Amino acid sequence: MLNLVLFRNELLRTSYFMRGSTVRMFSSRSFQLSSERQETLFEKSHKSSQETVEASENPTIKPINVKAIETPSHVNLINGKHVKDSNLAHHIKQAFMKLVGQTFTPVQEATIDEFLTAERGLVVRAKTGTGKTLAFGLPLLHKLKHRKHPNVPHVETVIFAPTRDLAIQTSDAIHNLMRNCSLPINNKNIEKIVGGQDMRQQIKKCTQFQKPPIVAATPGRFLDLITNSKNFQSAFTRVENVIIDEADELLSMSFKEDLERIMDKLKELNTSDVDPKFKVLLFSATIDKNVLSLAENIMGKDYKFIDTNVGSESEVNQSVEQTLVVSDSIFHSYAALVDYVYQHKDEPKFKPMIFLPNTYSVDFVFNLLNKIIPKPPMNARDKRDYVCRLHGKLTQGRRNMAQLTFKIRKRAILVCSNVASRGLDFPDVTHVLQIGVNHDVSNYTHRVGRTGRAGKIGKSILFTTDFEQPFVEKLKENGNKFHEVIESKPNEDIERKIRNTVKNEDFDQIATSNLGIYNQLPEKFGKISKKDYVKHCALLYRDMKYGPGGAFEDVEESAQEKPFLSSRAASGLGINTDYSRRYYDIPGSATSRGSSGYRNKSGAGNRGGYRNNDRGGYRKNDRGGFGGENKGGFSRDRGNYKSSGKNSRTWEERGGSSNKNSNNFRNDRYSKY
Ligand SMILES: Nc1ncnc2c1ncn2[C@@H]1O[C@H](COP(=O)(O)OP(=O)(O)OP(=O)(O)O)[C@@H](O)[C@H]1O
Repeated sequence: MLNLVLFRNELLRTSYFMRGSTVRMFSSRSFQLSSERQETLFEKSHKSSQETVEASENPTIKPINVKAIETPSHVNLINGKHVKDSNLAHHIKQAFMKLVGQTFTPVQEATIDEFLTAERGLVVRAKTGTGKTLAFGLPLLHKLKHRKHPNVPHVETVIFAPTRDLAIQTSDAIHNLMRNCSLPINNKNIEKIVGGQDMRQQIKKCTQFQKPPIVAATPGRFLDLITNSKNFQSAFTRVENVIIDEADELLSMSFKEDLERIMDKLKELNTSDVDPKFKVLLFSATIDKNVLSLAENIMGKDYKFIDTNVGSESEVNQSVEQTLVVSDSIFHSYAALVDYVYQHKDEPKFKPMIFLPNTYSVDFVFNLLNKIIPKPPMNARDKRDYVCRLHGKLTQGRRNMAQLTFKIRKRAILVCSNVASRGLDFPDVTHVLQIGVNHDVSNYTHRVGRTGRAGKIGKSILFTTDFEQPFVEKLKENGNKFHEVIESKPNEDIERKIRNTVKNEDFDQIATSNLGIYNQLPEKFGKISKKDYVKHCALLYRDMKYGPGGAFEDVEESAQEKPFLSSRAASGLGINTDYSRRYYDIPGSATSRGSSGYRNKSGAGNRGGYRNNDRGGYRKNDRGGFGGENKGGFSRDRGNYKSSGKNSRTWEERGGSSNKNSNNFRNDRYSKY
């Protein structure tokens, strides 16, 4: 039995109230707001979020020139405007009704006409799983449908996404409709300009006589090609639309520079006398001030802001019920998660996504579940793939296979890193389970949004530890309401199973991997005390190895009882202190297993200090926290540059700005994959 004891239910009422208010909110008709009203709604919809725009904070992005549009919204997607009543071309409506649905979602209803008539561009905010992809996909097809000539002499639209997987998914979703729309063009392909594929082929396909009308790209690969290939450039001189999906992510530190360079290049290639000729459309479920200021940089002050979140306290989709589980240790958090899966595995529709912060922990939990969770009755092949995993260190082939498997299965478990947190659309995901803290609140929102999509309901459970509560407070400040808060009580049976399963794991690695996660948390979560996480990561080592209850309080205690941490790693993490030595075996102390520092692993059990395969922190192939091994995140997707001459080396070899990615403990959004 899952020993979870309800200790606080204070938010239950609020949750029901919110549902009521959601229904009311969804009844208004679409209209354009006066600027006074715009300001009120703008401020209202942002005031609860420190991540989102606070107009008063930044005078350059006051909403005064931003036309907010309050959209009609619907709890149930099928209540929207009927597709037949739209102005889209007949064949497109037919294809949409055949393949997707009979009615539009609010964001589609609000965006389609605006897209077709907008002079400059749009910023669109709508909750996860509400159909943003086709909100821009449908008008793109409509424009192609009205082409007079069957040849597309230049690529008309470029769509950017932060991951290959999302670029591929977007391209497939639009292409699927495209094939059924009887478009009067010769080339009906959407070219994918993403990493892991042959660049020469990509250039060839974009520069052939029949050019692809739409290109779906990740910024890294696209930037490489548009910077280095004149041929490639020649296909992009008459771009009409640039779509930036997951705009806040693409404008975050990890992508901003690339994206700005791309936009400059596209402007240069497409500039008339004054302005670029193309429209720019930015989409996301989470919009922050970067998005609006970049929108302003690109489009001036005349862009429109379509916000389907007006009146909503949180950016999290309200069809997802959120639960918080609080444990007293990281080990108990893991145990509570495994216990939860164990208890629910027999439900016929149980299909959870489990998010972990780095590839090491994805592999760890993947192995754990594979060994501990008995497979439900199903055929042998389905049993073999019952637990799937997805992270950026897997080859693209394995990533595709994991996604396909999880997509088509009615019952399966997907253990994944942040590579799956944005945009990916798996049908019928019942639960999103997460362990621990996240590097930002918007990432939490996107992870939660993998369930409760397309009008369905879903559950989100966040497994946390006492000392991680400052992160939870941040979530609450941003309007997240937890339907239940549950105190986890240890389940000894599950804990024993976990310990038996992991006995051959590298416990040092478990501790340092977790240290890396906390060490990379942004300042705003600074209330999570360093002392707490230093101690708790070491306790995780102890709990995994010996079970809860051992002591760590004494410096003199045997080094074997403590996780090993090289002094270099400890310094890199800023924890080479006496306090840390109480919990870690850091070379330099009398009792250290690695006290002589420079010996290698073969030396009499010594795990020595500075080594290539050092288990500590900063290394190229680091197994630690957010970073090197955590390439599942949103990366600059540039690998596999195969062309000859000056381009024959990989992007990193050519000295690209990978420096910022070389820190292996970085947040996984910044990593290459
Ligand atoms: N009008 C509609 N009626 C029914 N289902 C729809 C409709 N439009 C889109 N869908 C379905 O809703 C699901 C989610 O759509 P989509 O992936 O575009 O959401 P999103 O808003 O982009 O989500 P995210 O913010 O997570 O990227 C898809 O499976 C899509 O086929």
